[in-house]
Amino acid sequence: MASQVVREWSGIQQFPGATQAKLFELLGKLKQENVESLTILVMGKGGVGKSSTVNSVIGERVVAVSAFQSEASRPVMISRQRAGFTLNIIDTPGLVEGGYVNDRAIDMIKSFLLDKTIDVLLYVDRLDAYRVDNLDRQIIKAITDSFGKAIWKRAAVVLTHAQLSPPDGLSYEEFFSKRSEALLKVVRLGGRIKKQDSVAFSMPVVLVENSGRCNKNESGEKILPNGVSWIPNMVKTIIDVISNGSKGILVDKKLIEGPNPNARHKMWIPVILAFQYFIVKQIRGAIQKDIAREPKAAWELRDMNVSKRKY
Ligand SMILES: Nc1nc2c(ncn2[C@@H]2O[C@H](COP(=O)(O)OP(=O)(O)OP(=O)(O)O)[C@@H](O)[C@H]2O)c(=O)[nH]1
Repeated sequence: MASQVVREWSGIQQFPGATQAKLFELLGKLKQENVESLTILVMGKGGVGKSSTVNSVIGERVVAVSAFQSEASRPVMISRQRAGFTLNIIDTPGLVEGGYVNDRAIDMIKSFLLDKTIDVLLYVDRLDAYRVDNLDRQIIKAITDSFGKAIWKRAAVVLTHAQLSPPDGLSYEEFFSKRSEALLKVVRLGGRIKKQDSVAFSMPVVLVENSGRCNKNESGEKILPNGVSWIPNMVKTIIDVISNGSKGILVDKKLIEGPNPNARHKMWIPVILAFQYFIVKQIRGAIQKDIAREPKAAWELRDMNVSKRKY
């Protein structure tokens, strides 16, 4: 395959100086750890702000954003290079169609990812949604079935539309924490992650505001209602995820074609059969020995003699 020329990450220059400085510091940290590239997979339902988030982070309008769920969208990878570091972000089509998980979209994403390693999954949803339901769980399950449970160790939840006023009686932090808890619970259930396995609890949740009306601080940085400059904060979170000791997910043919849950324990079948055969043989032998050793009753000996005489 011809190697693709990766464009310079020039969008970084349109960020205010303070944001640029933080981003360069983070890129420097990656360089120190010998991380030369990162591949980030962005997934979620349609219209939640996946493409907008990709554009915000790259600092350019690299993917189309639509107020309506875009039907024709395909997975697309945007690659940018800066100071010897390559950032790959993969935007994907929405995972829901007609109220169900869109299996076609999942298959398309899986084939697109063949032979790539996912360093981080950003699971995107909106902060200003008020409930989670079974469909959310089904989406998480579909992602888990496709890429394995381990993907959640390499994941962060991204909540867009973060510039909101919470409903009466709730502070911003309370609202954020309720929404995050609800989503993390769904990830735990859909991802079949045990409660004692702290992965889902330690999975970071980051806030994003893609709107042009996002508030700014005195340095011109886009900030959240809690004053946090969200772009460097999100990049920092991504770096924390890759530094958590887990491995990136290599999407190879085996991962794409399986896993077949029915085949999961198939390798044990010959062992179990051999064990059963051995045990049955042992029991049968023991019974026969027992019968042979047992003293015969007088009538049995008489019958045996009778039958011997007959032949
Ligand atoms: N206010 C606000 N609007 C946003 C935010 N993120 C996205 N939007 C708007 O939400 C709509 C959908 O955004 P997209 O980025 O296209 O969403 P998507 O998840 O990529 O959608 P699909 O391509 O259909 O899967 C657009 O009108 C965006 O302008 C945000 O953080 N705040």
